[in-house]
Amino acid sequence: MKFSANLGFLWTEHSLPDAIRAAKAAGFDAVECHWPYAVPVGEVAAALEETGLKMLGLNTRQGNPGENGLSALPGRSKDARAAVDEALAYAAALNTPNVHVMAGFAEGPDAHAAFVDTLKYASAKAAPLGITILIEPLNSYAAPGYFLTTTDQAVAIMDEVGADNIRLMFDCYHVQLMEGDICNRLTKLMPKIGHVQFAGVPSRGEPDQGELNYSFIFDHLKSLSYAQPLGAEYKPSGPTDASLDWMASLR
Ligand SMILES: O=C(O)[C@H](O)C(=O)CO
Ligand SMILES: [Mg+2]
Repeated sequence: MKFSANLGFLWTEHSLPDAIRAAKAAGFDAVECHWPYAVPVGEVAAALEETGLKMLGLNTRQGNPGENGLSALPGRSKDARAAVDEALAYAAALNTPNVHVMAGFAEGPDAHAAFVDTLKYASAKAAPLGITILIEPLNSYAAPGYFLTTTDQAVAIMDEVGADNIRLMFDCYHVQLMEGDICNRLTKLMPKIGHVQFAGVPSRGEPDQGELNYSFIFDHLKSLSYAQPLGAEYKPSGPTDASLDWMASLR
C-alpha cells in the first residue's frame, strides 16, 4: 500500500514545509493537510518540489472560532463560496487534486439546500482546474452537530449535486463509529470514493491499535484494485517519528 501523511495531525510541532520534509524522511509516498492558509503557498510548493511528494488534498477554511466549515450554513453562502475560491486557488498552485469542502455545524432542510448549493458552485469552479471536490461524513462523537454524518447522506447529496468531479472522502475512523461494515461499504461505494483515510478506532490513535484490523481492510482495498495512497490521519500518542511502527506491518 502507499501512504499519505496527514499533516493536520502528524508532525504538528513543525512548520508545514518542515512537516513535508519529515514525511519524506519517514518514507511516506504523499502528503495531505487540513488548513494550510497561514503558510505562503510558495513555501509549501518549494518543500513539495524538494521532496518530490504530492499534496493530495486540503480543506476549505473552518470559519469563525467554533465553526467547522461554512458550506451548509444557511445565510452564509457568500462566506462559503469565498472559502471554496480560496481553497481552489491554493490547491491549483500546488497541483493538488482534491479539495474537501467542509459542511459545518448545521441541520435540517435549509442546511441541506445550502450545502448542495455550495457544492454545485464548488464542483463547477473546480472542474476546469482538474480538481475533485470531496465531502466527508464526520462521526458525532468527535464532531457533534456536524451536518454530514453518514455515507448514505453523502451519496444522496452527491447524486443531487450531479457533478462528475464530486466524490466521497471515506475516512474509516468516522465510518466505523457511525455505520461500521467497512469492507462491504468500501466495495459498494468504490465508484464514488475519491480518497480513503484511516486511524485507530475509537481513540483516533495509531492505526495498529483499536477495534479495526487495517491489515484486513487494506488487503480488501487491494482486492478492489485501489492503488491510491491512503491518508494516515491519526493523532500520535507521542512524537510522530516514534508512532510509525504500523507502516512496516501494514504496507
Ligand atoms: O477530521 C477529519 O477526519 C477530516 O478529514 C478533516 O479534514 C478535518 O475535519
Ligand atoms: Mg478524515
